[in-house]
Amino acid sequence: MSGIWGKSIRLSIFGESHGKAIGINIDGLPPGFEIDIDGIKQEMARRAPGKSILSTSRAEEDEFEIISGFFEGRTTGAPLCAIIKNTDSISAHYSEMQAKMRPGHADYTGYVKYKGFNDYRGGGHFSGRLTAPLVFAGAIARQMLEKRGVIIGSHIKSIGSVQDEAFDPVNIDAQALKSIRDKVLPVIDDQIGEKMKEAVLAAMEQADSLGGIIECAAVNVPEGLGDPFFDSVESSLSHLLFSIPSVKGVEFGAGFDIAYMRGSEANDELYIKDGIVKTYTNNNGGILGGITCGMPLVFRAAIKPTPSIGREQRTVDIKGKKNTSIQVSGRHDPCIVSRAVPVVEAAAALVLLDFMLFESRVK
Ligand SMILES: Cc1cc2nc3c(=O)[nH]c(=O)nc-3n(C[C@H](O)[C@H](O)[C@H](O)COP(=O)(O)O)c2cc1C
Ligand SMILES: C=C(O[C@@H]1CC(C(=O)O)=C[C@@H](OP(=O)(O)O)[C@H]1O)C(=O)O
Repeated sequence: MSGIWGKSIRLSIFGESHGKAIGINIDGLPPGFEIDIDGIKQEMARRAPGKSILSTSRAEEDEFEIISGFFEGRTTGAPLCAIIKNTDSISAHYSEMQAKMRPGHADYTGYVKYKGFNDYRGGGHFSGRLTAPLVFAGAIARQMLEKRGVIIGSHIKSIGSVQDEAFDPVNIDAQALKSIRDKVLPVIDDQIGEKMKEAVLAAMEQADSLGGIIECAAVNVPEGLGDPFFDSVESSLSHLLFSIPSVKGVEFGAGFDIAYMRGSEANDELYIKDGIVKTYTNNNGGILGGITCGMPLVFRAAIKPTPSIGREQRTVDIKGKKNTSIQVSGRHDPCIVSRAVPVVEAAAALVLLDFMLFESRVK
């Protein structure tokens, strides 16, 4: 399995959802950075399961233990490794899944790729639980970025057919981005948030699930990060975002809508104010030619509806080699979107930090 990512910082994720623990090794962090442990705990709590009606009822505190690379409150520069123990797994829920492949989950591909030796309990290494270590690493990256003035925040743009307002991609206020983080349901319009909750609960009653879209922005991003080919900011962000289980689409700026515009509408016209080059619009999401232009970075990630649902669906019995059906029981998120918000932000923080450290090392 290739749980390794990054060019300046190197992340290696390990563990399974029903194993002893999950964790992450982060190599390449600069030495001497004072880590705010409470800040990491706050980020972990935003993602942790079992805290709301819209979440799986699996109750994990997601307490982490840093076992290397951290001394007297600061990074040492050596690999920083943290583990998070699994404390509330119920593996009996998965005895049927040894043979019956859940539609929409990774049971079948996991079985094929790892020749049936994969730990299928709770989705094993494929589980959304493995995003807890990513949020841990992202929280450190976020703290390093905030010291340099870069602020990342996001909101739930939609759940099912219920739509929140969109960010104004030109004028995004750093303070507003920070304060939306403190909301239990991070939306711009709280009334819309209530409608989203109702939609999820209604789907739940029908033994079904909902997906949605997360809109994320980063402000005060330095211009000049990224490369035209292969290491463009879009491709690097997409790499990490598509590594998050359940992300099935990523778009930047106007995204797919840009295809319906004319050049005269799509082009972000330039101007200078107080010596700084800006654009009147931001259809390119703060990236041109793979390189940041100094405008807010704006992108969206599409999250699919939770695959494990109580509704009867057709599938196969891989051991008996026959067609069958499945009704998934156990504890599942009726909608993954709200818990994926801090994960998407973590991915953005890690990518931006990776680029910024790279640029400062090559200069
Ligand atoms: C935070 C988070 C929580 C998730 N919770 C569940 C869940 O409770 N039940 C489930 O079937 N899938 C859940 N998923 C999604 C599956 O892990 C994911 O769909 C599966 O690994 C297949 O990968 P793919 O959707 O990227 O193809 C969750 C994902 C994330 C990021
Ligand atoms: C435990 C977490 O989410 C889990 C993600 C998940 C999946 O299939 O992705 C399935 C469920 O696992 P279980 O059946 O063991 O409860 C979720 O609870 C977590 O995010 O920390």
